[in-house]
Formats: sequence, structure tokens, C-alpha cells
Amino acid sequence: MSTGNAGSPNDEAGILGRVAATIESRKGADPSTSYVAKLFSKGDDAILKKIGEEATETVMAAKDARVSGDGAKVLYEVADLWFHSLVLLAQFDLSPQQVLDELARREGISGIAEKAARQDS
Ligand SMILES: N=c1c2ncn([C@@H]3O[C@H](COP(=O)(O)OP(=O)(O)OP(=O)(O)O)[C@@H](O)[C@H]3O)c2ncn1[C@@H]1O[C@H](COP(=O)(O)O)[C@@H](O)[C@H]1O
Repeated sequence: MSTGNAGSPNDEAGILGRVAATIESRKGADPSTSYVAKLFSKGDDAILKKIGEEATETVMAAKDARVSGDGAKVLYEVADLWFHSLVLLAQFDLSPQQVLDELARREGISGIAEKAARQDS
């Protein structure tokens, strides 16, 4: 785990912010030289398809890891999922910082208590 490393060049906000900035810079770039530009050129459905694929591959890697005891593939697949989620956020002009802010807003609020307090629960 990398908690407690705020200020490191690889702290969570740092690396997410840098990759998000690179992704943003690919809007309108040449799809023949950039994977992200290629995804943007294909539009919503192609990006959403990748999210679905990477989520499924994450599930499969976790099931395999329970058998093999090797979690390395889980890390690899979650990185793919997070990366494609960053592309999705950029497609909707949203930023990883906004997701971090939402997590910070929820910090300390029990999921059980939050669900019980919902009007429609
Ligand atoms: N972090 C990533 C990253 N993670 C995964 N991928 C690519 O995501 C693609 C999909 O992975 P898959 O395992 O599903 O491979 P695949 O089945 O061949 O994929 P498809 O061709 O079917 O989409 C692969 O081409 C990976 O190389 C990434 N591509 C780019 N980045 C970051 O985005 C930046 C910009 O990339 P470009 O736009 O390509 O310059 C890079 O500098 C990196 O920081």
C-alpha cells in the first residue's frame, strides 16, 4: 500500500493527475500514433466497451488469484481498469481530482449508515 506518501512524485493524486493531463492532451491528436487518441476518435461506445472488458478481466484475475495465490495479475488488470476509467472521465470533461474529492467527502461515513439514511432505502 502507498498510503501516507503524500508529496511523493508517485502519490495517488500525482500519478493520476499526470496521466489525466496526458490523456487530455490526446484529444484531437493523431489516432495512428496514440492509443488514447484512437479511443477518443471512436467515441463513447468504444471507451465503454473497454471499461466493461477491463472490469471483467479484473474479476477473472481475482478469481484466478484465489487459486494460484498470486495477486500480481490483479494489480495489472486494476491498472488497466483505472487507466480506461481516466479516459472515460476525460471523455465527459471530468477529472480524477473530482473522484478523489468525492471519496474525501465520503470519508468516515459508514456505508451502512449512509444507505440506511437514504430516502428510498
Ligand atoms: N496507462 C496507459 C495504458 N494502460 C494500458 N494501455 C493500453 O490499453 C490497450 C488495451 O489493453 P488490452 O490489454 O485490452 O489490449 P488489446 O486487447 O490489444 O486492446 P484493444 O486493441 O482491443 O483495445 C493496450 O494497447 C495497452 O497498451 C495504456 N495506454 C496508455 N497509457 C497511458 O496513456 C498515455 C498516453 O498513451 P498514448 O495515447 O498511446 O500515447 C501513456 O503515456 C500512458 O501513460
